[in-house]
Amino acid sequence: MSQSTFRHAQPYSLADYGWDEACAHAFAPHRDAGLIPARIVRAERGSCEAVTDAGILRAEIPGAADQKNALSPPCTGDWAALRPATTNHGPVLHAVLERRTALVRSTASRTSRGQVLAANIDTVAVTVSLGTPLKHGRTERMLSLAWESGAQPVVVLTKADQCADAQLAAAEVSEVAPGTDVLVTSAATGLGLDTLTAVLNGTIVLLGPSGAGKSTLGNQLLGEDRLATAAVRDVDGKGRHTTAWRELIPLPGGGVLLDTPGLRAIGLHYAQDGLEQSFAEIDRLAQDCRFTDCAHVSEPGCAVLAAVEAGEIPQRRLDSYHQLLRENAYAASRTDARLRTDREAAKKDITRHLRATYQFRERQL
Ligand SMILES: Nc1nc2c(ncn2[C@@H]2O[C@H](COP(=O)(O)OP(=O)(O)OP(=O)(O)O)[C@@H](O)[C@H]2O)c(=O)[nH]1
Ligand SMILES: [Zn+2]
Repeated sequence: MSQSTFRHAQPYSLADYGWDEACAHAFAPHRDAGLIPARIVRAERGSCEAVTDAGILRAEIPGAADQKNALSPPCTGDWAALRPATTNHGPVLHAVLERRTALVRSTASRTSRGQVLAANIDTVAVTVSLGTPLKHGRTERMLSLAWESGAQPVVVLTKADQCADAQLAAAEVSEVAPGTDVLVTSAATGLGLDTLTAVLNGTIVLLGPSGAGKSTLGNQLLGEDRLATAAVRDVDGKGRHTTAWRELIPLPGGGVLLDTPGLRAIGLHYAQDGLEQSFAEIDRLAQDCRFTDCAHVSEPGCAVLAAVEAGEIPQRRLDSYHQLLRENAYAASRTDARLRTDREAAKKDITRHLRATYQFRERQL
């Protein structure tokens, strides 16, 4: 596709990257201070790449040496204030604006807060391939994560051309995706792509397992082959991990595609609210359980178990709910354990410090 078919002028302005009234409002004090607005494209330790009205800049992330004033690390999608370059210093990240939404993954790293994978996403497209057997548990997991982020999820069924009855599959997936549109698409035939373009809003993330067709969809939205796609490896239908793309890309039809490798394999992190939305029908029924803290396992007067009994909710759906709750509790306990270890380490440091002080004083006496 030729450049002339693009809606955007080259180079892009910040508006092409999603800058809006709310951003301008949040940024106002920084503008008065002479800082420049930017959106983080990718962040590494010590520096980041950010897009500004003057193009893409590399900015230093200060503060590693100065813990007290250290910024919380920026991530792809963050809106930021940069201190402009001077004659002897490059641009410096001064502040990260408050995040409207954030996709978070639980992590075993030192930060107890889980790793922010992407910020300020408006729409999470959960991609599900119709070319392989449906795995509802995985869809529910991704939907919980999407709801938890604060963004609006939409389920995009891909490879409809490889499925005998795509509408039936869509109906089945709709059952596990309350509050979410379920679109049927095929990159091969072009089915559903117009609807998809219309539904995707603002900053978009494509979530889904390897081989689900994310890169292919991304390329369709972009109108060109900028995302690496891979031929499916073999009969098991699993693609290889081939998406090497790591950027924030304005789409010709409006909106911005955010794609980072970290979004590939994700767990849940404190997705309690997300779970409740993702299993809205269970949450609703739970209000009729006899006990307010009913776990819907074997309690008497459990409205959820009654609904399963009556065939209104599939047993698999309840099992999936319990499974995700357990994972969530585990992630939370791991975070708590981390906090405890940190607190104990801090206490030890103080004790050591006090002991040294007393020893010093004793020597002085
Ligand atoms: N038949 C058919 N194949 C498709 C369709 N969309 C994608 N594929 C194929 O599915 C394979 C995987 O697609 P990708 O777009 O690379 O999948 P991905 O989700 O980006 O995978 P990773 O990059 O590994 O995360 C490729 O061989 C695509 O050509 C479709 O609508 N129909
Ligand atoms: Zn119950």
